[in-house]
Amino acid sequence: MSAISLQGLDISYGSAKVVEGVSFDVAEGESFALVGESGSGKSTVLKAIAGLAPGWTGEISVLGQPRGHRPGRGFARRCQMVFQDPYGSLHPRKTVDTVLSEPLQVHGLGSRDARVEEMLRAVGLDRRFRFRYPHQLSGGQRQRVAIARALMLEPKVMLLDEPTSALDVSVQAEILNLLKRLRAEQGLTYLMVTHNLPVVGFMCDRMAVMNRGRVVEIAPATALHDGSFADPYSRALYAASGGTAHD
Ligand SMILES: Nc1ncnc2c1ncn2[C@@H]1O[C@H](COP(=O)(O)OP(=O)(O)OP(=O)(O)O)[C@@H](O)[C@H]1O
Repeated sequence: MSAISLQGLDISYGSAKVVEGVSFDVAEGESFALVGESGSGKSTVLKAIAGLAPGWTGEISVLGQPRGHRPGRGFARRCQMVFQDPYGSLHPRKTVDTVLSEPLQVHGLGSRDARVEEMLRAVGLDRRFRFRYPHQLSGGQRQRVAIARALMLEPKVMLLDEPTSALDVSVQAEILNLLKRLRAEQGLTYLMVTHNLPVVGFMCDRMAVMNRGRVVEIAPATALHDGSFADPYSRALYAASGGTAHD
């Protein structure tokens, strides 16, 4: 069974079709990247999977369950998304404790105190952060909170939309290391949007290269070592990132 399966996915905003004929499968436990330049439709694919892009046709399945246009309650317990900007995605007047407790409350789950403390520990924040507000945290700490919130319901699949690109360079590596460790510890599957090919080399097993709403190539991350991309657009993207093909 695939963690994520997309078949013939078309996505439109009004009359503008921005994603066309996208099909790929992400295996359980895999870390899979969507790469391509700005505007190629990467984030839109994640949003459609998460139920945040209404105008799509084709098939989307997560952990073997086909999804309609309105994800049911159970969906949040299987699949969660982390956004690029941790400041924008956290409510300014809610404490970390409230942000982390809410998913449990919505789903009627107990042991909130213990679970909040456990997740703070898992993302490397000590207990003094529990009753702070977003403005009292650094960018990296906020993204740790956003990751903890996504993991509160113990999902198996995480959709990561440029999870480090809004952060200072010095903090990016810390968050990538955290995501890598969490995936190993919790057996997570990642589908990650990035325009940063070194991040793919560090974090991912395979990648789909997108250009103007279409997937032009699916390649193993090892293609980043030797530039063994088949499609001319992928090769250009690789060359633009400073890579040199050895073929
Ligand atoms: N809410 C929206 N309404 C209308 N058009 C949109 C909306 N969101 C995105 N688009 C358009 O859809 C296309 C794909 O955008 P998308 O954000 O998916 O690209 P991307 O590859 O993720 O790029 P970026 O890295 O800049 O986020 C772009 O042309 C964009 O302008």
